[in-house]
Amino acid sequence: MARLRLDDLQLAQGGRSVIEHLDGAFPDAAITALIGANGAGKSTLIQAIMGVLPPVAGRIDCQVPRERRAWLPQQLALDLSFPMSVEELVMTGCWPVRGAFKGYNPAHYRQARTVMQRLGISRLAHRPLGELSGGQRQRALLGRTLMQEAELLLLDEPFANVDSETVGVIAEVLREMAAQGTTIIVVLHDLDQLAALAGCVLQLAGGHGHWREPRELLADYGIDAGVDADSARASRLPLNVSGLKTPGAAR
Ligand SMILES: Nc1ncnc2c1ncn2[C@@H]1O[C@H](COP(=O)(O)OP(=O)(O)OP(=O)(O)O)[C@@H](O)[C@H]1O
Repeated sequence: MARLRLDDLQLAQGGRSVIEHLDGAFPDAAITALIGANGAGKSTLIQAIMGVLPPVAGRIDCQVPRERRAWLPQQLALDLSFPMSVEELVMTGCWPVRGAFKGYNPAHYRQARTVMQRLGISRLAHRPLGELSGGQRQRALLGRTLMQEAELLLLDEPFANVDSETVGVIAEVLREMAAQGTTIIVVLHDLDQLAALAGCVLQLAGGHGHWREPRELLADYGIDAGVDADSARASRLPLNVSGLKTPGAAR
């Protein structure tokens, strides 16, 4: 049985209903794309899964222990001006399991070095976060979740404002994490990334959720994922009503 299941879930923000009667299971060891137009409730659902927004009704059944759940918010929501280096940020991934004030042992430092190497940020280890580019910051934040050995990872638009090399590195790490057993939910607005990453899609619209096969969703946009993957790569802004970048639009 899947480790993360939703049962007749209803969520609200500021007293207004955002999502109603949402059922379903996120597949284990796979990447699910969470899609929908601005305001459809993607962040709301993520907040509820992370346990910071209580449901109005229904329930979220999550078998992953809290210390193994990680959340990578939108970059804009983060204040990274506090004085902390890349290595220090990555090391904080130990906190949920170990506690914030227990200190680190040599094995933790070795693990952090391995994580930074995997993400191509070893040379930035002692650089303050405030001096990083968007892509470098995103790699460091993902490094924190690797250090945490997250079994459930939620990412809110992880590819926004990052360079194409970083997109490739992050996508590769996410695929590896899923292959190793992590349940991953990623908010996406780009059909290219959806085609490349997602094994499953949850589409939010009009207060309801629809579970979709990626191939079926791509077909709605005239893309045959099996035959013409390049056409998915041509899919860019602007956002349409479903919140996805439409095929054939200008880059
Ligand atoms: N703290 C809040 N108080 C009141 N209403 C809120 C709050 N946060 C979100 N909302 C409202 O809840 C609805 C869902 O917002 P949410 O941020 O979940 O959408 P989203 O799909 O993540 O949008 P986006 O793609 O723009 O990030 C919106 O109508 C939004 O205005």
